[in-house]
Amino acid sequence: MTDDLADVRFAIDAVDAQVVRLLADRERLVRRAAAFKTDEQGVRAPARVEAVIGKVRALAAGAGASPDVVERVYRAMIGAFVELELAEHHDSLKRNQ
Ligand SMILES: C=C(O[C@@H]1C=C(C(=O)O)C=C[C@H]1O)C(=O)O
Repeated sequence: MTDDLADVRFAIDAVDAQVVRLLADRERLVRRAAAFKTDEQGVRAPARVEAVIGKVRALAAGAGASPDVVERVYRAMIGAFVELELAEHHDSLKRNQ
């Protein structure tokens, strides 16, 4: 098969559409998890973060992806979700004042 940069980018765009759909699924679940939490330590859940990282590094190795890249992407993504959870908790605490 011969392809050029435009073909590869077209394929990347299709993967991105899938990734964003999966991120939306994940965000909905993270919001559900957040509803169980009562404090910042619970939101951050560092032990759970490390368990997720260990799991996705192993999945990456089995899937032909770089475990280091997957770990960096996951740490950035989880950091963003934690900020989202903290902002929601902050808002709900304010509403209940
Ligand atoms: C979703 C949770 O909250 C946070 C977000 C996590 C994630 O995005 O995987 C994991 C742990 C927490 O930092 C959870 O505690 O499971």
